[in-house]
Amino acid sequence: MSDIEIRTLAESEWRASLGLFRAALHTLPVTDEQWAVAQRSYEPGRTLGAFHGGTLAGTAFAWSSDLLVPGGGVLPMAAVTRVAVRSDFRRRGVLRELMRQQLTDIAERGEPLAALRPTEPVIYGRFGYGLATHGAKTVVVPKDAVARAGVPSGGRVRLVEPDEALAVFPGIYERVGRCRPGTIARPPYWWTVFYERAFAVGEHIILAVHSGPDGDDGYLMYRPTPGALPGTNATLAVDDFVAATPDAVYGLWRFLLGVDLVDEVTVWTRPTDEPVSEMLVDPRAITRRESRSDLWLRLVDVPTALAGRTYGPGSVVVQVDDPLLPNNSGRYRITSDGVTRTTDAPELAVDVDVLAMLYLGTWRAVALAGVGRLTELVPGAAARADALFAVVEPSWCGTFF
Ligand SMILES: CC(=O)SCCNC(=O)CCNC(=O)[C@H](O)C(C)(C)COP(=O)(O)OP(=O)(O)OC[C@H]1O[C@@H](n2cnc3c(N)ncnc32)[C@H](O)[C@@H]1OP(=O)(O)O
Repeated sequence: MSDIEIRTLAESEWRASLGLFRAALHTLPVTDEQWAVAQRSYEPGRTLGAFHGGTLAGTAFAWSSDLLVPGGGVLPMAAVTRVAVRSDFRRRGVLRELMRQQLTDIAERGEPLAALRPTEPVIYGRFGYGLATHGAKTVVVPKDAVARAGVPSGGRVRLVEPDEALAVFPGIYERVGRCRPGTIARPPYWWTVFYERAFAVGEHIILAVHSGPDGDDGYLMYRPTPGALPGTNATLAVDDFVAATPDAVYGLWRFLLGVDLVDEVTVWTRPTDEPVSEMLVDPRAITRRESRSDLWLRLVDVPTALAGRTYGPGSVVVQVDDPLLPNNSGRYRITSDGVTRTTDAPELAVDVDVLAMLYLGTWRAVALAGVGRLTELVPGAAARADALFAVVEPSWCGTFF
């Protein structure tokens, strides 16, 4: 669509942008009372609007965040969200123009990475995003969940009120939440959306803090099914589960499974390698399902992103193709000592979205070659790439946005 103008929205236009996004999700506009809180969730200068003849046809937003990468480095990252196009302007290229402008803006800000969580995974690969972490949705039936001897009993768990949660949760997240590659910074705007907003509209939320020998070291935020009794799908839905040590993790699991009058505990995401079924005498009390909507990553500045993480042993020359940001296209020699651009013959050819899938060690190049997602130009090159990109613990994000 050539007659589309993309520009950064002024503060006075943010509410219209949120209205458009909410309408796209089949939700009513915010009330004045809701807007009083929601407007504090907007980082200035980061909301784009797409206009057609003066009408706001689409919008896209981002927060400034960062990503913990393998080796312990932290790289600036744009957390992209609130992307929507009005129903009467769809499939005319409005999203394409918004994505193009947003990626340009992110590159100009010097953020080497962007990430999002898609409503529909089919959309964002064409813009260079690839599924870079897995999370496991975990469902437990408490009445069948008897803990094995030897599982840590944890420290003390106390219920807290919203004010205390807002005071202590961000600090706990900073101390223990960045426990593995794939975890991201939660800017103050994030806390406004996911906590303050929910408190302001009176959502039924329970908040609990775990304390160990060194003080507060984990917390939960969950929603019980209002008024439900056992046998009527009484669920505790856990939206935020932050803890790192086995004592805190299993102390909080034990707490959740000990709440009375509950049929099911669902935790929307936990690391895929958490041996939670081994916590129980009967592992069938637990079901887990991997999500396709976990963190989708975009390497906006490929050389900086590749240089930002560490690598295992070996060497491989990778040809990267990035039609949207062509400066990224080219050959990179990746070794245990670092990454350099090269003119050497390529051994592996990948599109930039597939590079994002490899970046945090979540996918194996050998397996992706098997389904045609990348091309092995020299036999054995995919296995060498796997040795380089391998991580100790599976990467995991744990933050919804
Ligand atoms: C990060 C987040 O915020 S996730 C939230 C995303 N927002 C939503 O899901 C809200 C509801 N949906 C929408 O608002 C719109 O349909 C959007 C934003 C998903 C797409 O906007 P559009 O302007 O219609 O997309 P646009 O016309 O630019 O399409 C670009 C390409 O994506 C494809 N595409 C867009 N949406 C979809 C879809 N839902 N399913 C499959 N393909 C899609 C188009 O076919 C097109 O393909 P092409 O590259 O082959 O030409």
